[in-house]
Amino acid sequence: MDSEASLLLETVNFAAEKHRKQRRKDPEETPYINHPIGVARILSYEGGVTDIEVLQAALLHDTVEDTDTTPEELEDKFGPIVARIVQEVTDDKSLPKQERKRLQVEHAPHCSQQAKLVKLADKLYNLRDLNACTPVGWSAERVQEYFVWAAEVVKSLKGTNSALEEKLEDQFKQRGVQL
Ligand SMILES: Nc1nc2c(ncn2[C@@H]2O[C@H](COP(=O)(O)OP(=O)(O)O)[C@@H](OP(=O)(O)OP(=O)(O)O)[C@H]2O)c(=O)[nH]1
Ligand SMILES: [Mn+2]
Repeated sequence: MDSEASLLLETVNFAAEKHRKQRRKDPEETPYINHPIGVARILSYEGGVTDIEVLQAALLHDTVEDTDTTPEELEDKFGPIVARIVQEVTDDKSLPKQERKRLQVEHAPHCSQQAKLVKLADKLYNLRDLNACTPVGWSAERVQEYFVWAAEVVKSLKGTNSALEEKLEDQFKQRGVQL
């Protein structure tokens, strides 16, 4: 088997073990791992991305933020580039939520191209999810606020990948949010 396929299997297996106890916030409690797999699949299948390190970072993108995974662990196992991309898309959970959200908008333009790709695909997945069903406990206002905030982040990522940006625009249109 080709070594990139084998590396992707190693990476998806690592992410699945790390996220094994987590569920999405939808009423069906979908396994959390569906999200990172879906983000990597958006990059490959819809964004035409072939950079293996970007696809690995997509699979791992929520491990440091949402599990006991450390940046050192990622660096040891997957190397400095993958670890750095994941770090770039990791929110500091010790900060208040409003501050975390503000920092995403502020930091987006300064991220590497690789991190920008992961951020675009992450937002596309989450917006499609929101257009498909509302997370448990979210009001319609909270959903709309997420769209408005995500549009600010995506505006800061303009010029990264036109296919993904067009698909994001479709999602915003459904909510009457202008990019
Ligand atoms: N739309 C949707 N999102 C869900 C669901 N289950 C879990 N999430 C996650 O919730 C996060 C968005 O919810 P928020 O309330 O804004 O953020 P928070 O969890 O970090 O506090 C996303 O995190 P993230 O991937 O880290 O991205 P980001 O939004 O923080 O950039 C998303 O992956 C679901 O069923 N639908
Ligand atoms: Mn995510």
